Amino acid sequence: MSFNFYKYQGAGNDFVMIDDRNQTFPVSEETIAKLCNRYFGIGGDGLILLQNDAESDFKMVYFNSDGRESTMCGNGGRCVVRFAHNLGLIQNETKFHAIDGIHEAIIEEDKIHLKMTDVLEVFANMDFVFLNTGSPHHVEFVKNVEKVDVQKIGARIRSGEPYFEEGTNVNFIEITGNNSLSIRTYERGVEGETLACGTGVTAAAIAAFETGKLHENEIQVKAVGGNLSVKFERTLAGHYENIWLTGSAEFVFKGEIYF
Ligand SMILES: N[C@H](CCC[C@H](N)C(=O)O)C(=O)O
Repeated sequence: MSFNFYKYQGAGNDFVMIDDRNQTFPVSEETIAKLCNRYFGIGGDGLILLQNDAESDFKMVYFNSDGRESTMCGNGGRCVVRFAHNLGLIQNETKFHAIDGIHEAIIEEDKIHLKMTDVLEVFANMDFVFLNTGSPHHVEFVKNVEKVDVQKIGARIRSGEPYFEEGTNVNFIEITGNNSLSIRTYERGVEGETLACGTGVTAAAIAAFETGKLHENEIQVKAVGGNLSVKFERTLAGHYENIWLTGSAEFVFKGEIYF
């Protein structure tokens, strides 16, 4: 069996993309894990199926590189919008269906703006912030983000109390200015550091605002693989709405895979 695939990346978070509008892709944990494997397959932090959808322009189905279907992927969402645009399915605006609901997006030449789901609850204590931006995120503030042992500390937090098997993504952030921060992320389901994590970048910006470390509602975020920006509105009830994640999302190569 063979399938055409496309490789996309957003700020270095990379994805195997499949045009599955005919819904013939053989979904299995083993197959997807192999396709995402950087030695035995194509390589990627995740795999995304673009499928037809009755209520929107298309549907995005996201799998982590461990082969298991996951929650929302912000960089993957921006990449699937670029993919749909390159396939000629959409013009410069779109609404598509993902696991956490309908997302709007705006396509520009060099960047994609993706509207993220509302955040209705932000838990914060002295040590960390926890919130769900379409995927669960544990956020810690550090002095020097380059020096953090993301693999070791991230893995421990990801599986430790209170997250356990279901787990969480783990973000380490350093405030770098009045409206800027740097981030490194340990991603659940990749089980390692990725060069960027879109829902993590979104969580970091909101966590910095919620804890009073930043006071602007448009924040520049420097991830290892590239720069992203997040803007949002905080309501009087403490909800975060009208959240937009912006950054590049690029086609890298296409091919045919036999398996
Ligand atoms: N690994 C994440 C999903 C992908 C998140 C990340 N790639 C993003 O851009 O949001 C999880 O299992 O919660």
